[in-house]
Amino acid sequence: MTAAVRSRSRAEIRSVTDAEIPDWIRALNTGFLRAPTVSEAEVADRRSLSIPDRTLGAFDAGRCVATFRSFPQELTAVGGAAVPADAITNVSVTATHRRRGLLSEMMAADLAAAKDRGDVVATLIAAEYPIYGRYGFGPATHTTEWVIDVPRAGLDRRYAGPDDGGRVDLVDGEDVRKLGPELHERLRRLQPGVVDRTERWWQVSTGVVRRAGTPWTEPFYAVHRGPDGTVEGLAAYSCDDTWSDAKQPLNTVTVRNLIAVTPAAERALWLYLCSIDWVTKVRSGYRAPDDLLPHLLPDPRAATPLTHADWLWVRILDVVRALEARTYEGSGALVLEVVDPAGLAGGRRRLEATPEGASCTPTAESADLTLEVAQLAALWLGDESAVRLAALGRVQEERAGAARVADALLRTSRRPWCPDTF
Ligand SMILES: CC(=O)SCCNC(=O)CCNC(=O)[C@H](O)C(C)(C)COP(=O)(O)OP(=O)(O)OC[C@H]1O[C@@H](n2cnc3c(N)ncnc32)[C@H](O)[C@@H]1OP(=O)(O)O
Repeated sequence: MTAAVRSRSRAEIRSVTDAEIPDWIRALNTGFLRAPTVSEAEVADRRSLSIPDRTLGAFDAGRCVATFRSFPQELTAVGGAAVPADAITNVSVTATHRRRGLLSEMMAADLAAAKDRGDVVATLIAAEYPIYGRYGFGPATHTTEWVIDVPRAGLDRRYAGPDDGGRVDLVDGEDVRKLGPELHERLRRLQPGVVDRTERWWQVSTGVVRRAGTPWTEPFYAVHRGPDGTVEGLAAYSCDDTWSDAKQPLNTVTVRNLIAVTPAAERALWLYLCSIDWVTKVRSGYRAPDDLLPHLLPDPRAATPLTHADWLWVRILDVVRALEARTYEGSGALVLEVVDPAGLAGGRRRLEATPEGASCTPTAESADLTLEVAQLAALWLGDESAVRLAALGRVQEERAGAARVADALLRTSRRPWCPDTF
């Protein structure tokens, strides 16, 4: 963003200059209710991280009072193709300037630029549910975190590792930086909802790059290899050091990240984590709601959900490319009237889908379904049901039964999952 915009709050919205980065960080820390101080390390970190053109601030009376940042991302669609995404983060408006339209103006500027660049979607992880629907974002993936009560899970306490020729080994951070990216690339081709990880992501997650203000404890890393030696899964986890007064070990494993490209690797890593001596609880980290984990336990009730919430929000910017990028399990046709008050992605198109490929073209035929662009985002990765949205009054059936047709085309047998936050 080059031209400055004077918002109705009289603050000036524009890209942040290098000299303004400390003020911008202070505003971000203020908006996120963290201490409003700025260290040199934080400034250096931001400098290496932020794209100047895509780092917006609002300035009033010589002070930064709002922050907004976006960066390029790739999001895996149903079927494994990656679409270019505008990832939005670091959104804050200082409480002295709230509800004067600053977020709305920064969002409008960023989404218009993303559309011009040719991004297919915009993405974000929402701090609060009610913020982003008005801008055309819909909750496209959900997440669940469980805590496993290990002694109640009914697992065989004699478990000694996989018996199918695979193995689990502990490795260190350097190995993870070598093995992890290739494994994750394979996951990206399998799992709708996954976003790409940069080299920096692996550096931060293994502690060679430390985020300013974020304490670091070295985790354990477990790698699963299949019978032929191929790396198929990776788990990073930490343990606390808790014992009861009666000298009983009560340790909790907290999973920071667990990815796997085969069910055997997924099973082996969870069974490994649930069989470590002294460990009585395993916190799963944020999984897909239909994760295998609870049902790997003889007693699934030993897995108690701690969190169940929306996770990745998607804003479709290009309906044609979004619908053509994904695959479809069945065949059929559907005319969708997409309503987009922001004028970015609205219009009537006919989707013709088969397992071999899909086309989506503008049409003058009458619509089967009318829906806002945010509802299409909730359906696009296969997570939501059009029948359910119709029952909620969020999708209008213009032809009886059209919501069922939409579900048969768009829903997927497994739910999408975004393992990362950004
Ligand atoms: C991707 C991320 O970074 S998520 C992090 C988001 N940031 C935070 O949650 C930090 C704390 N909150 C804030 O900084 C601010 O409240 C923000 C950024 C959420 C909103 O900024 P504002 O400038 O106040 O929003 P703005 O004035 O443009 O509001 C536009 C509309 O959204 C509504 N809105 C804004 N925030 C919220 C909210 N948290 N809950 C409900 N409605 C909201 C406003 O009421 C307004 O509605 P209206 O058009 O019907 O009057």
